[in-house]
Amino acid sequence: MDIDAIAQALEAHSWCVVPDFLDKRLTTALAEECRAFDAGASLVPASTGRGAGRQRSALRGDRTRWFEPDCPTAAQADFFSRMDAVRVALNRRLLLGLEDLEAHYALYPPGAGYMRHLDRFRDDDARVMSAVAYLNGEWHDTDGGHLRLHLPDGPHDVVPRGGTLALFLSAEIEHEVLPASRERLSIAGWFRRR
Ligand SMILES: O=C(O)CCC(=O)C(=O)O
Ligand SMILES: [Fe+2]
Repeated sequence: MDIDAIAQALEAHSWCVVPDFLDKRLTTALAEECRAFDAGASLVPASTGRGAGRQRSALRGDRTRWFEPDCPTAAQADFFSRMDAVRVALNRRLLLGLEDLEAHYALYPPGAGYMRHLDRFRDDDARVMSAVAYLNGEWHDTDGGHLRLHLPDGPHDVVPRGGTLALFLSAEIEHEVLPASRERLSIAGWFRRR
């Protein structure tokens, strides 16, 4: 699926799933980096909300680490440049005015999930498009860990197979992460406008 086809699908449906968006080499490099951060205890239990409303969350069980856009690792720089091509295509076709991408690694231990939610903060509409890339290698339906999108015509489950990218409008599509029977790695990102 090329980048214009992605923009076209998003224009039509507000969501899109792209298998093999990241090649195997980059997926593996990012997964290794995520695991190394976790081994060095630099992934931290995720919280929800912002500012004074920020709290360690019962809604989600992942550990995360934000990317630092000013000093990305080589794998992160590669990822950002792939994502920037998507950003430019979305702006061209959908006139979304997306300016940047914030992103974090996320590691869900077995049994962890993220309850149904929207990705937009109540007090801030900067997040426009959610983008989740999976770093898991092969994945079987029976492993669980699906991203469940709650669409107008019913739920749609996305298998978090390595290299897959899921995109959806942050303010529109409620979603949840179902618990998996094995460790589940991803990069969760948000294209933002000012
Ligand atoms: O990992 C996923 O499939 C989705 C994660 C998510 O919904 C989030 O971090 O807001
Ligand atoms: Fe989310």
